[in-house]
Amino acid sequence: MCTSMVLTTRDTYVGRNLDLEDAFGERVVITPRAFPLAFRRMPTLERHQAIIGMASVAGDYPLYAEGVNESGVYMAGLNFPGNAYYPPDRGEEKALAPWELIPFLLGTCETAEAAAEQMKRIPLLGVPFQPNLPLAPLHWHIADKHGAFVAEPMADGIKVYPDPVGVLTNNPPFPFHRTNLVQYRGLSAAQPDNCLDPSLDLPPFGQGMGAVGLPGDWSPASRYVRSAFCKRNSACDSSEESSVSQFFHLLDTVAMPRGAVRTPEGKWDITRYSCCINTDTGTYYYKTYDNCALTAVALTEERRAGDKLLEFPLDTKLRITWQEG
Ligand SMILES: C[C@H](CCC(=O)NCCS(=O)(=O)O)[C@H]1CC[C@H]2[C@@H]3[C@H](O)C[C@@H]4C[C@H](O)CC[C@]4(C)[C@H]3C[C@H](O)[C@]12C
Repeated sequence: MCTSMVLTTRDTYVGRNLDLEDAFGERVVITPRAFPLAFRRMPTLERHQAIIGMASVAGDYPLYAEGVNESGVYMAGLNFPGNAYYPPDRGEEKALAPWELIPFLLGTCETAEAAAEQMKRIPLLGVPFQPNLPLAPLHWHIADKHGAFVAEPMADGIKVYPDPVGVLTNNPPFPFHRTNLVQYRGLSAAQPDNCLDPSLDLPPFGQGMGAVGLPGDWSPASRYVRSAFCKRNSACDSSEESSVSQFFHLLDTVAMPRGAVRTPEGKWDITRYSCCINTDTGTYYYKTYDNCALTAVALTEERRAGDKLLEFPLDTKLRITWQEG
């Protein structure tokens, strides 16, 4: 399971938790402007916007889990098993395989709205990258500083929804999560009034009682509500440090510690990495399950301008700073 989020302070920050039982070869990958991006049914993009994100690289191709482009457009794939539907190859002239969406849309779109429009127009192509890399059942979070969208490839067509909450998790389809929020409309960061029986003396016995009933488990529906609540009530300074720190705190509220979520195969779902990307600068901050210190990769002009993929293996070693007196 995964959780994706958008937060605007002075700049706009986007990112996600990637929760999975096994690694998928993930590393930070920059696709520079002049790296030729080839597609099965679309012309090769010889030049395009540079992209930074987390990807595995197969056959010199960036298979992104999420990324941001130079215009500050973000796109993340999140698991959508049992609902994601990719039509078989019907010989369309123009189509995009699911693993081509992030490179193509981030390579070409200057706004999230434009990317969402393209999602509606370009048919999907249910063809795997390689026979040994089966198609991942996904839905997508698309965002920039102006707004967010959710795109869900369903059996009866691709659905694109505006996302005023700025949060996405996994199943069920997006309309469920919006309706489900209604059940939590009474929750508040402030202390609750005694609506039960004002004639009874029921003083709060601690802080945080306005959110009693906020679901604490790791199911997608509960993570959705919890991250929506924490994001809505988020308070931090507008500085880069305060915003980035706050973004990771928000992701931490829905992160999976090893042992809490066991898959049917008897493996542990854990938050392998959490990331936060400043859409204005393209700086990619991340932490991993074992290294909770932040590591950052800058999208410098020199890195944008190249023609070869740049790979940054994850720094997974925790270094503890020992204080001397
Ligand atoms: C597993 C990731 C989604 C996170 C998530 O929701 N996990 C839930 C796991 S579980 O249901 O709870 O078991 C997804 C997001 C993007 C996916 C990757 C991207 O789509 C890019 C390629 C696509 C290839 O078809 C498969 C490998 C892959 C590299 C994908 C591996 C994996 O499916 C990723 C990393």
